[in-house]
Amino acid sequence: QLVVRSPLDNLPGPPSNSFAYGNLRQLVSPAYGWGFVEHLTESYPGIARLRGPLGHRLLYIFDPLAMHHVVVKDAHIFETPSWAIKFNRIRFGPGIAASMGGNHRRQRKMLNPVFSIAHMRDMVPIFNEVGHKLVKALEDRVSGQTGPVEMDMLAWMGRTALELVGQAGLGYSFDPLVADTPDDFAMAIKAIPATLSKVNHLRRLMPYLPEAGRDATRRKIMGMIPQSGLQELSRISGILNRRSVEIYEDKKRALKQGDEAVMRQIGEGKDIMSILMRANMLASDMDRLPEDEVIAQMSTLIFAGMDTTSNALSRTLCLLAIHPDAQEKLRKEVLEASKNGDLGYDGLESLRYLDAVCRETMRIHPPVANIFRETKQDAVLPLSQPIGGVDGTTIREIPVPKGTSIAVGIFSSNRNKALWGEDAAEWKPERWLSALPNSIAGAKIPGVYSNFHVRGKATGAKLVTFSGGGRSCIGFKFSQLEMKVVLCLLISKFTFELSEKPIVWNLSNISFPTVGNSPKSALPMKVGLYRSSTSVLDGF
Ligand code: HEM
Repeated sequence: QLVVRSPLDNLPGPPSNSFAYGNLRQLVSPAYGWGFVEHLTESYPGIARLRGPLGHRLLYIFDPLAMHHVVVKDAHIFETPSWAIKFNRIRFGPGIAASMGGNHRRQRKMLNPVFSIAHMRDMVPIFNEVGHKLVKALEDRVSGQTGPVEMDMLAWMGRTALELVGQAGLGYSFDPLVADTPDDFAMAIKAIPATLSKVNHLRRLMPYLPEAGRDATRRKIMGMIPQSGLQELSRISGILNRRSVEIYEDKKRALKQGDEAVMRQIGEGKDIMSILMRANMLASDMDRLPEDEVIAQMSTLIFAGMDTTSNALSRTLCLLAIHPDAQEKLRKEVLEASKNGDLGYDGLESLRYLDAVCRETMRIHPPVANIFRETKQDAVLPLSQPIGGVDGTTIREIPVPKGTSIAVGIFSSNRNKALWGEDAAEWKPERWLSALPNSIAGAKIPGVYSNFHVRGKATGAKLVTFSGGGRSCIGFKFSQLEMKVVLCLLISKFTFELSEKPIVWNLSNISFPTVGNSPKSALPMKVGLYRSSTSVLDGF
């Protein structure tokens, strides 16, 4: 790529200041990554040529039509990079996030119905039950105090998200949310994000690990590499894998014993894994997933579902603290709707301001800022608007050679002023309550997350936050529901304010908050008991 010229060289792009890393370090850097992606959003017309490590070409795209081709239309050409697939395989085993092509489609075919709306409806009571445990835990720490109490809300959201995905995803309780710290196993899972951020830059070396051997052997080899992050990750993945096998065997026994045994399990057989295992037993030989693939879905769900949701919830609480008027408006809506008790699926879906708050947060602060792809063969990317090339010619489509790395700029797409208007970078939930600009409704953004659906198909203004097409986030509805349940329960009981400590949001695979430059993720917030004006008067 250094010696042969390419049509990509005619695309505008920022200079690279490192041969070893190219622009990649800027793109994924926790400290200055935001500045770089903001610069790309503001200065480039939906596409920019970057440099990857060792002079490789890397295309950064947020043009809606180009994204649509990468993520939906030509997804078989723009595949998940092999380093990501191999890394996922070592971490989770041969599950959906570690499969490609026909194998991925086969797994997706079995898993899609498990995440159907009908099943998601059944999850809501489980979400409410876990949410109440969280409320009780916070209440125990706040009540009796003279004022708001400082708490690490990221830690509480992390424990809650783990318990939510544990109970509703696996039918397993990781953490009763009582003690100040969770048990060793939950702690091992919680350590994953920090461990991952230590090895982010090494993921691209995964293809060089030996192909042969079982996943467990490859995990052991990874653990022998003298790098603390990889060793820690190997240890945690091993623990997680062993516990997944135990949970699987337990479920299999219950399913064999019949309905009564299943009903005695956590989640009463309504969790994702129980539904999957039942469907798999009934599937034709051609469709049935082998046991190791079913088991691997468990660690995949935990990894994919925990950190994303906990950081998204933390970000929402943070924004509600910064915007007390929005917090009060949301509380009013929720208290009014939940007068008669917990909200079910339809009740949650009817809360328009809650939906606007979630949607706007997911727009302006997508937890996953970029996703990566790699071309398996030569391709052509059309653009929604022509752009000027470096040589002054007009470019309408871009020939992309085989082996090119692509970064899909979720952050940039969601803040694109050409689509969202001049206030694109401002958090305004109200924008979802009135007509959105025509530019956004008409854009071909690839996304399962839309404000308008016809017969289950996303048709309104779409966000690429959960990606789109055959590799979109399978848990997006699950995640939206659990977030809404937790927010409703928290906001009707507590008030949230920022503490005096400076919070920095770091760009990573999944963005996370820290206090200043501390290496430890945390979100200290002041949590108080909400007393409505009537209940205060009642006390007199
Ligand atoms: C706010 C929360 C979440 C966000 C922003 C999010 C975002 C995403 C994105 C952008 C992808 C595509 C990744 C890529 O193509 O490289 C993805 C994939 C995935 N997500 Fe999520 N996710 C969230 C929550 C969840 C939850 C709660 C679950 C499970 C319960 C989940 C399960 C998955 C799985 C299994 C995949 C891989 C799908 C496949 O490869 O076919 N996610 N997610």
